[in-house]
Amino acid sequence: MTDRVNPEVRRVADDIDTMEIRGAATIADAAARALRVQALESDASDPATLRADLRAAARTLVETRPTAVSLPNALRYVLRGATGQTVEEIHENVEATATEFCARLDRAQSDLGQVGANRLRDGDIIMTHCHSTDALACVEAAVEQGKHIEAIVKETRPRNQGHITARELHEMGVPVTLIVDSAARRYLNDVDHVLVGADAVAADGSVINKIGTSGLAVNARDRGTPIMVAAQTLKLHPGTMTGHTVDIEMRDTDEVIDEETLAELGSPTVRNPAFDVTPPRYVDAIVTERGQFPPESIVMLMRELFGEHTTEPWVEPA
Ligand SMILES: O=C(COP(=O)(O)O)[C@H](O)[C@H](O)COP(=O)(O)O
Repeated sequence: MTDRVNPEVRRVADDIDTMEIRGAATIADAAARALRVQALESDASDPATLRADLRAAARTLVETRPTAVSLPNALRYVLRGATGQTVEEIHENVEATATEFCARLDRAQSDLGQVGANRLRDGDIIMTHCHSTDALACVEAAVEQGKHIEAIVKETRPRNQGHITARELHEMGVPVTLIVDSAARRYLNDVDHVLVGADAVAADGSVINKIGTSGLAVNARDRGTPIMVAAQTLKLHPGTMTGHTVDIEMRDTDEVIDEETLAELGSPTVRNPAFDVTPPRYVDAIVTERGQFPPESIVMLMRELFGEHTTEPWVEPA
């Protein structure tokens, strides 16, 4: 059987897998655009083949990284738009839906930024972990409101996404102090807010984000520092309403240590989980484009947005 998944879809899937494309919102945006390419460049001559091609493309994309729910949420949104009686109609509808999705994503992030900025006061110092475009949207909006914000940025081993955060904050004019992850507790006394993003938010208000977030949150609570999670509603995990748990991605050993050094150590087992789960009791507010919520009440918003059921349109109907 010939491979009907567009090479551009394979390239995007590969880039998500290797983290050339990373961060939950950016992954969602790239996946929606890739589905649009699959539809527009398809040579399918009938609607059934085109829909099967789109499902295959979506499956290729969804299998790359398991934790960021924005990825299946984006694919579901675009595939639901693949309506029409003819190939041409489906092309047009997928194109329009993917374009609408990307525009909504941008708008949600800037609306969320305004909500989050209201929690930040002039002169506040934030501590960040990893790199989150939703979290940085809050800082950017606060800076645009004329507030002076400073940041303590955790480097975020093993991939050092804190470097991206440091650069982007610097570009916004925010003074940055970069620290190693293990220095976080030492500096929490100087901090007014811990500000992080999310890859997924579960129905009970648990926040799934870059490994190290939960330890940071526990330490912050111990020090009385509020923890703010910036997560547009695309990060809400509908499956958790019916009891599904969120898969935590395990990544390769070579992100942590090279082979030679590992051998010198006697080849110990290396574990490299990419994310962890912060229980809702350590989170003060989840900031979304629909307002800010205590984590325990996020399920109300999820019911409103998703209803009780969600299906996976990339699975072929039985
Ligand atoms: O944990 C990460 C990224 O992990 P990775 O680098 O492994 O993808 C980010 O905090 C969230 O994805 C939110 O990002 P955004 O707010 O940009 O969606």
